[in-house]
Amino acid sequence: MPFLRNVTRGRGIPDERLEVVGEHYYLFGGRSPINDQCRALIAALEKEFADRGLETPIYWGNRNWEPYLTDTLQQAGADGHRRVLAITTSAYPSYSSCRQYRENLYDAGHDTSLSIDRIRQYADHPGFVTASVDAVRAGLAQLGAEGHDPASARLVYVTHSIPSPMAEASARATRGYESWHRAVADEVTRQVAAATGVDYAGGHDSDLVYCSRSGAPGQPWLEPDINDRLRESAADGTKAVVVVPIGFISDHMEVIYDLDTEAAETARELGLGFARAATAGTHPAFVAALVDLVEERAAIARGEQPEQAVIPGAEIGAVVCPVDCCLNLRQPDRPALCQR
Ligand SMILES: CC1=C(CCC(=O)O)c2cc3nc(cc4[nH]c(cc5[nH]c(cc1n2)c(C)c5CCC(=O)O)c(CCC(=O)O)c4C)C(CCC(=O)O)=C3C
Ligand SMILES: [Fe+2]
Repeated sequence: MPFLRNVTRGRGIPDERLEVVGEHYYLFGGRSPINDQCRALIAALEKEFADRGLETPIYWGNRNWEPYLTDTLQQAGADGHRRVLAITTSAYPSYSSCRQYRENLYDAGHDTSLSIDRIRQYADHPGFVTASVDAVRAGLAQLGAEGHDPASARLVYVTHSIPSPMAEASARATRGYESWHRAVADEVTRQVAAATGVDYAGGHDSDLVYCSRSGAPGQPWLEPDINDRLRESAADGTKAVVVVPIGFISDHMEVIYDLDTEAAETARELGLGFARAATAGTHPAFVAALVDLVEERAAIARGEQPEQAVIPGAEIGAVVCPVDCCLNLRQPDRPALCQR
């Protein structure tokens, strides 16, 4: 509960909702998997830094639990560092996935003399897509091993639902939360089709659905919910699905509870074959992509114009966000870093 209160501070989420969410954590030992995921990612990044001869140390700070970002930045300053480059564990534009991190960097950095930059929004980097393509192929293989026909499975891409006004605000200065997810989903589908020879899109848009809605029932949030879509798919004659959590970079609680527990149960009730594709986690292509993004940002800071890898037709995320990027609709004047 103290962690959940930190996450939702000032956002009017009632305690009853937090108690329900707390029960999800109790199913997994009463703690989030996220710190272990961060430790594993940092170890993989350290190895990739070492392999490339980069001697820059990596620090780790959380927004809502220990180790807190404020303490981490104090420590970095005390250790004699002057410049910090933030790698956020969130890949898309939207208030919750972009500006909120930049606000927290402002708050945590503001009594230090550190200068703080951030890598660009990166979901449409080819390395992130490669990780999802491999994960979908493994999911299809799993369905095959369980006696389903992988060629007739449906790919269901899933991300965190957000309030509709937040989604609209994300589309002012970028193509927006939904559009970024569609670009990633379409490219994953295209590459899976190229690798397997099966046209999983069949001329349709990728199936993009949402999980983890919270907020009052009357408020509009992005839909459809994954469970509703599974029911519709079963009714349409789908026999098996690969659920692809492109909205998350690792197996957070939303993935292990909302997908692996809840959506998997819905699929079981419907008699649908169900495979959950892995998140990017420490996939080598993803780890290499993050280090490429670090090197890219450093080159930009030196005044160079590095090549910026992106999937075909997608938007290159901002390293310095426009001032109206992913607006905070509740507190529009709250200061944030990495913007102009
Ligand atoms: C877009 C997005 C991401 C993905 C981008 C990113 O990764 O940043 C994300 C990640 C995460 N969200 C997390 C946890 C929670 N998010 C909540 C609530 C909310 N999330 C929202 C959005 C997002 N959230 C929103 C619009 C709310 C409503 C309240 C508010 O506007 O603040 C609540 C309150 C209870 C509830 O309402 O469910 C909890 C506990 C954890 C940790 C999980 C773990 O412990 O493994 C992670 C990684
Ligand atoms: Fe969240």
